[in-house]
Amino acid sequence: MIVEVKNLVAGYGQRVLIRNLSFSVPAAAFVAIIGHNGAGKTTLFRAFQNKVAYQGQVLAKGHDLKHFPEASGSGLLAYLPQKNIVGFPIKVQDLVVMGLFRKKRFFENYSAADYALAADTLAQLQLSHLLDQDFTTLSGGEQQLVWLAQLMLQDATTILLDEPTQQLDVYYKSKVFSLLQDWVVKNGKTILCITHDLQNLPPMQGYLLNLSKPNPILEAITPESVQENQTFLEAGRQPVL
Ligand SMILES: Nc1ncnc2c1ncn2[C@@H]1O[C@H](COP(=O)(O)OP(=O)(O)OP(=O)(O)O)[C@@H](O)[C@H]1O
Repeated sequence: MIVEVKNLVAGYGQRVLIRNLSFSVPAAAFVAIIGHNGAGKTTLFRAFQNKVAYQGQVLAKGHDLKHFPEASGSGLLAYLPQKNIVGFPIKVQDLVVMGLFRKKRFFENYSAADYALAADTLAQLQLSHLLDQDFTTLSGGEQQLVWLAQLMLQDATTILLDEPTQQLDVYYKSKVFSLLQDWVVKNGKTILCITHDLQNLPPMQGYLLNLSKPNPILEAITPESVQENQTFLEAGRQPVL
């Protein structure tokens, strides 16, 4: 199993957001995590990273993540948060090349070959013109794409993306989704992707998990299942307890 969530119960204080969630992803796959604002999508990712107290088990390739602090350093798990702020000037290529941190010893410099790899990744996202630019001067959407490039270089087995297309224009939204599909099919990655962009899901192969449903399960992505979930979400949300 690449990912297994068993009887997960998580929340904050008295407020339970995830009630007895179980699902498993047996082979490399794309999984869209959907649901209303506040449904617990990011909380699910926090459980993967041991950043929220929970009951049950979260496993990646058989490792119980509660007892595997090196999940990120070992390349098992990579995470792209919704907001990632950089408070100092840094060139885009210098930020992207840091995705190779696992392959470096402490204080080891990045080589010309590392920078070539970073440039190649940026080219795949049609961002070569930003290589030398100061990251902090980029637009929100450009910054989001640069983080994605860095994440591609991390080369982890399972990748958690929290709304990676939130600030992107319509062209880049569909480009990024098709890139994610490529990561799964060509590179064997498993991608859990929180998204509100349901309109981009029908061409995807994979699953969706709607955390607003009373008993969320993995549903195969088809035009019909996306439509059914869209209608479900449009019908309203449960009152917050
Ligand atoms: N540290 C915390 N302490 C208390 N409540 C929290 C904490 N973090 C999040 N919450 C609450 O838990 C609920 C779920 O948050 P979460 O971020 O998981 O939602 P989400 O499904 O990712 O929502 P969105 O689509 O808006 O990003 C929210 O109502 C939020 O206010």
